[in-house]
Amino acid sequence: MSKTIRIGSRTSKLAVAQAEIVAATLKAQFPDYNFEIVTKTTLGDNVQNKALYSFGGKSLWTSELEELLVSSGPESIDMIVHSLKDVPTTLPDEFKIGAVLDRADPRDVLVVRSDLAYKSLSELPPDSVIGTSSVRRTAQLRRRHPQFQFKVVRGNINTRLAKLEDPEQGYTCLILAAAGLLRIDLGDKITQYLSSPDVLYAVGQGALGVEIKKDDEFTQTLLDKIRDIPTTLVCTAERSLMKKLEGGCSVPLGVESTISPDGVLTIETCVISVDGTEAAISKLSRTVKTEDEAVTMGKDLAQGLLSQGAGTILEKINYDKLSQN
Ligand SMILES: NCc1[nH]cc(CCC(=O)O)c1CC(=O)O
Repeated sequence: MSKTIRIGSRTSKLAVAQAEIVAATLKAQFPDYNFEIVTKTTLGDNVQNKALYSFGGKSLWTSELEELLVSSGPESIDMIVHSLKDVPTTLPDEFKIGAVLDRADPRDVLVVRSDLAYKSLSELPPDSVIGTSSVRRTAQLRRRHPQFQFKVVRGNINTRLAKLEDPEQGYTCLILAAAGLLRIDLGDKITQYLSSPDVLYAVGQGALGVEIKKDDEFTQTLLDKIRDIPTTLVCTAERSLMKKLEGGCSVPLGVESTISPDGVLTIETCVISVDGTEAAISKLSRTVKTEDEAVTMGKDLAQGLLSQGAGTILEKINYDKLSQN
């Protein structure tokens, strides 16, 4: 019987679609192996109103799957597929990101309620209600479009879209990641793609990250065949930038990155105050060939943001977060 590799995933439609991408990519390289997807509900799927990135010191989205990664029982798995943007910059000591795969469209998009004819942010009436729970999205939009209202919306993509279409809820539109919609065949919901200077996307958005045990050399050799090197360099720089700014709290950081075929990496990044009035913006362009160079570029971008006042903006955001809890 041929060897079976077990791929862990959360249960949402998007998570399973992403695990299937990794399974298919691996199968193309290793046709003699079987790849099986194992789904598991995580605390994050059930708790929808807590701080989204951490709960009792553990990652809300990954702990249950990480338990299967270290387990030696019949339930054990070999890897976990994540949206890279949901993976904390610091993982528990026994795990690592074994590979980052090719990135889908990383941009955020506008999804307007289907019975409304508006095609873009600039067409929306002034009192429009924008559904998002992301500080990054809200702060950037408030800066450019102070006339809009913002209302929190939670749940997975399908839940959010259902809330948008329910007139009782009062949303005019949502801001979502293009990649999530495209991967579950809901690209036709997209009304407008957003980019700088309206909305810069989240670190790692659109890329898939595969988590494995640090000492699992076998699975690492499989992943070495499917990693995308340019995406790895871009996302390494973005994650280094975020890590440098974090100090234990998630930060509402926007990025927009491109890498040319000859390795010139360009990253624009911003941190905006929640009310949209203060902004720190930094942009760098340099040749990056190694992960170490990507890490350095991320740190330099963080330094650029800090010299623009990002530290004060972030302190204020973290203070507000603490006083809400
Ligand atoms: N916050 C949840 C989340 N995590 C990853 C994606 C989309 C896929 C991706 O960004 O890779 C989404 C939905 C969204 O933000 O619209």
